[in-house]
Amino acid sequence: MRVPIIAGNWKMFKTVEEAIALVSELSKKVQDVEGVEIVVCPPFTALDAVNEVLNDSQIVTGAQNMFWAKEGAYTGEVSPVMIKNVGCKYVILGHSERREYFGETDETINKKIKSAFEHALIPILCVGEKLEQREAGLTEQVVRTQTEGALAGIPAGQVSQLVIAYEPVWAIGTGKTASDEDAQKVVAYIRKVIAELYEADTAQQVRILYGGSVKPENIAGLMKQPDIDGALVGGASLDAESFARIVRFKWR
Ligand SMILES: O=C(CO)COP(=O)(O)O
Repeated sequence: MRVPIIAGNWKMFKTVEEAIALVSELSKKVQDVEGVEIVVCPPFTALDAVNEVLNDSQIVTGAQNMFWAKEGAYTGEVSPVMIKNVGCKYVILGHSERREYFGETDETINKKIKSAFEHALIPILCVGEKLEQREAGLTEQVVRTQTEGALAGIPAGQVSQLVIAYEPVWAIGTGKTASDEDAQKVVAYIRKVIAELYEADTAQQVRILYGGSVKPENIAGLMKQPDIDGALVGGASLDAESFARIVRFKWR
């Protein structure tokens, strides 16, 4: 049985004070929720303060990126040891914005995934096609290449703990959500790819989320899909009320 996850990716939003205010409000709104793992991913600068506030809450944290080396002369980078040290459980890797604006490739993402597991962090690997790729009928090929590339050389024991977020690039921040059926189809395909690379058992353990304009209004339809194990939420995670409504929907 896969425990569902609702994760908020705050992207480059919130100062330390704003982050503290958001999680303080959120933790009150979701304190009685059971049966779903709640994750927030603030910017690096707020991780320590947020973890402090969430100390005895059920909400856990993730970072939005990391470098693969444990330490070294890498100006501007943040290491897995540092993320772990401030109390993170998860790390988002390979988000489409990192691929698009910061030159991340399947190869660098693969190095980061290996390093995350080595440092006992659970990666939330993001995959997804761009609009022109969808229109050209390349969606399955794109998510297969991204999944295979990211997981090269990763043993089954680690993959079974992995979280994947299927985020069609054209649905991110646009208000356009993939239809429930389209999202289910691609998520099931990603699971099939993992079953081919490993075994059906491993694939059944991987939690696969949907991301892209998830809102309180569309979470129910997505969560009804058999292969969708939760959501990676951008914009709607920046407001305690809307994120709490997404978290609370199914478990109310
Ligand atoms: O990129 C996303 C989450 O990682 C999705 O962002 P939005 O929910 O704002 O579309």
